[in-house]
Amino acid sequence: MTDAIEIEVVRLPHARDLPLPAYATELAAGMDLMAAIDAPMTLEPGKHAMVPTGLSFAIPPGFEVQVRPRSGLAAKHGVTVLNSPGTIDADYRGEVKVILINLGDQPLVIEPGMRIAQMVVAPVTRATWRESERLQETTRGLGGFGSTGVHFQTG
Ligand SMILES: O=c1ccn([C@H]2C[C@H](O)[C@@H](COP(=O)(O)OP(=O)(O)OP(=O)(O)O)O2)c(=O)[nH]1
Ligand SMILES: [Mg+2]
Repeated sequence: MTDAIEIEVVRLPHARDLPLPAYATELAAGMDLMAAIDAPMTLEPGKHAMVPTGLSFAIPPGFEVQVRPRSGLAAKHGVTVLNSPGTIDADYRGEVKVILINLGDQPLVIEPGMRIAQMVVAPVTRATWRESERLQETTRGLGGFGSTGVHFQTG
């Protein structure tokens, strides 16, 4: 595990009575993000919603925060992060919001402070382009989208 980095965070007024996200276990990869809402909101089957976290970050250059689903919400309720993994850019200063979608068949009531997603801090490598007319050929070549089949390869 790489050394922790410090992220400056502002707790917006509607998140003032919520704790900051924290790692739930010694080696947890993510910290859960909480719903900074003042009343329960119901996510109906098939619907999606932006849920505010009440947090704004100044992520150090060279890093991002990924917004990922919690497996418990997915397994028990069919609820996931629609744009998973959501990308919080290092230069974003707005409120971090979570876009949840209910792919289950029952409504999910999101309570104030409910842990609705998780954030994982990750290093970012950016790219510059070197444009050419033709790329070096490879064995895979144009193969994609299932080109290697679905069953495991024997010996
Ligand atoms: O789950 C998410 C995804 C994004 N954002 C915020 C932070 C991020 O830095 C900004 C832009 O995200 P993204 O690049 O995914 O959105 P876009 O549709 O490309 O918008 P933009 O043109 O503003 O980049 O929106 C969130 O709060 N939650
Ligand atoms: Mg973008």
